[in-house]
Amino acid sequence: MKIALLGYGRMGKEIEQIALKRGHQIVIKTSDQEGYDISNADVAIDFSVPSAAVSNISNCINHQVPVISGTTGWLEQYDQVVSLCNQKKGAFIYASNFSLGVNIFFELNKQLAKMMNTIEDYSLSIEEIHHTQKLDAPSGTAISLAEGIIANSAKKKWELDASNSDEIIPISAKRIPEVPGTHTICYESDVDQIEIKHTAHNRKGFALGAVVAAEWLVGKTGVYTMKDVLNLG
Ligand SMILES: NC(=O)C1=CN([C@@H]2O[C@H](COP(=O)(O)OP(=O)(O)OC[C@H]3O[C@@H](n4cnc5c(N)ncnc54)[C@H](OP(=O)(O)O)[C@@H]3O)[C@@H](O)[C@H]2O)C=CC1
Ligand SMILES: O=C(O)C1=N[C@H](C(=O)O)C[C@H](O)C1
Repeated sequence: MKIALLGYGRMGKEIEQIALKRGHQIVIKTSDQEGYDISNADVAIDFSVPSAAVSNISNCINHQVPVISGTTGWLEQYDQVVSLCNQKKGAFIYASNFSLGVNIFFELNKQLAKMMNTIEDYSLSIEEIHHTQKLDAPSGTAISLAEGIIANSAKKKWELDASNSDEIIPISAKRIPEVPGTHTICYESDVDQIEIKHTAHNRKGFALGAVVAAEWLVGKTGVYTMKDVLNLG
């Protein structure tokens, strides 16, 4: 496949290595919106910055190029992108986290939320830790985890640095040099603690997931998620 990398930072470079190993060609690598013709690509992979994601994705959809986006921090415009994709009969996948491990963790989190829903003794919190260059907080993955709990419990919303309440899931975001991404869900009672945690050791899992998603999306139309790609039921 001829791949366009929209965003050639930490993730763009990691994706390039994996894509080349899997026999793909990188035809565009860009860190701005100027001077490239997206129609030269079979598929585009956007790992850029929150302020550029919507314009990068829309450009691909408008040129009938299937597009994968892993950029976080722009989701208030997700519905707008989905409408454009449906209107243009394009192909699009967004995932806050492309790694297989985190996508399994998402499902585990939903199951645990269902089990804990009727039990009143525990207070719930989410913690995410990332490197100090990260632009957005909380992480997209932490938001997906909170949404998974909201869909399966009486919780109504998440809030950064909130105190615990019946309706609110507090998320804390820590920034520590070099941490690729650690997410913890914690249910705490007076007598014990139940914790599930995913720790990324490096960025290879995110990058492999994005390339696998790109391979999967080519030839399809519609809006999909990693659950579709990984067939997680
Ligand atoms: N979904 C997932 O699995 C994962 C998602 N992410 C997310 O991916 C995004 C990128 O992460 P990361 O690679 O670490 O960040 P980096 O800052 O290393 O890379 C971002 C790149 O985007 C470039 N850029 C800026 N504006 C544009 C534009 N208009 N078009 C194309 N590229 C542009 C930047 O260029 P310059 O430096 O010149 O400004 C930079 O090279 C973040 O939102 C992060 O949260 C990260 C890991 C996994
Ligand atoms: O910025 C990062 O690095 C990461 N961002 C994603 C997020 O916001 O969840 C995924 C991963 O945790 C790394």
